Amino acid sequence: MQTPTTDQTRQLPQLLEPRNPGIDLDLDWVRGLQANTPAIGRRAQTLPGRRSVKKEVQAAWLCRALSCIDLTTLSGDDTPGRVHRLCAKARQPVRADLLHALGLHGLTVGAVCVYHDMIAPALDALQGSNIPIAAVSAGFPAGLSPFSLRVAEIEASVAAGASEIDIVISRRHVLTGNWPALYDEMRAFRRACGNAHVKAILATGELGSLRNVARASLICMMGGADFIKTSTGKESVNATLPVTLVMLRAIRDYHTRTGFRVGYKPAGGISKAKDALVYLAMIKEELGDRWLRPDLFRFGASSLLGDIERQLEHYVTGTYSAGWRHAMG
Ligand SMILES: O=C[C@H](O)COP(=O)(O)O
Repeated sequence: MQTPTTDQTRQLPQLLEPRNPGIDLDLDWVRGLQANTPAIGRRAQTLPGRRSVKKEVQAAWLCRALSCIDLTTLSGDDTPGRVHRLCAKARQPVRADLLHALGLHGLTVGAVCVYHDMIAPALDALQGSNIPIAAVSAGFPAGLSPFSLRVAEIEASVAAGASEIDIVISRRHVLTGNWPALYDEMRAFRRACGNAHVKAILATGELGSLRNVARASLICMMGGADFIKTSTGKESVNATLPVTLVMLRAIRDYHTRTGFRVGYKPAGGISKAKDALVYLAMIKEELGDRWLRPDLFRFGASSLLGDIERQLEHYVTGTYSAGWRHAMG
């Protein structure tokens, strides 16, 4: 993989990729999906040991990972000041001298991800940067508020300037096997998003089985999701490699059968550069290089960027800086 230049990451995808419009609900396809849990577990366990990248290739992969981060703050004590600081980091995620040494300029994260009330400060702080704002929505994180309010919340966030909406699905529809209800919900959320891209958060840690993860992934894609996302970051189990494998394979099947590419966003608990590299390797193996760009891949992470910056600093200078120097992000 080559080190990305600024605008490879941002312009190319929009030129190439049509949005997934969704398809009619196909219950036979959904019910036919199975997940071989022991085999998935074995594959997920062996991948980290089998794939490693070093030196300049590793630095290039880390820059790619960085360009795919949805830099996130989703705390009850978020303030405009915190969001402004986060956005400053999103605009310049790596120190200028390090970027220069890496031969890069204008590297930014994929998006900034916030609650609805923080869209305005984010818009203000990101002016002129081209960095999209993603808003979590639809009763995030539990998704248990009245349906009409969840739809209204999406519409309000789009009106406020979010160009990406991360919705949570109703886990109960999955747990009770009510696939038509999940499909209708996804369809309605997609409609409410209009031109904003919609990421469907499955909250996989609450879905009970990998087979349910596979089926929920497929339903959300049939309903028109632009991305499927593992977790809110608030469940007790968030992104994992087995779940990733299942979701990537669902994306691959959907692409094979419909021709539409749906993006993938693992989120929650991903805070180490070495873990990010494992995710990239898995995506490269399962889906191919096309998915390793910000229009089809994001990390949902509040604290991954700091470790990536630290590793890049080590690559450039040969020494590690203290973790506290990379506190934000
Ligand atoms: O969608 C993003 C997640 O909420 C971030 O989770 P994290 O704080 O564990 O990185």
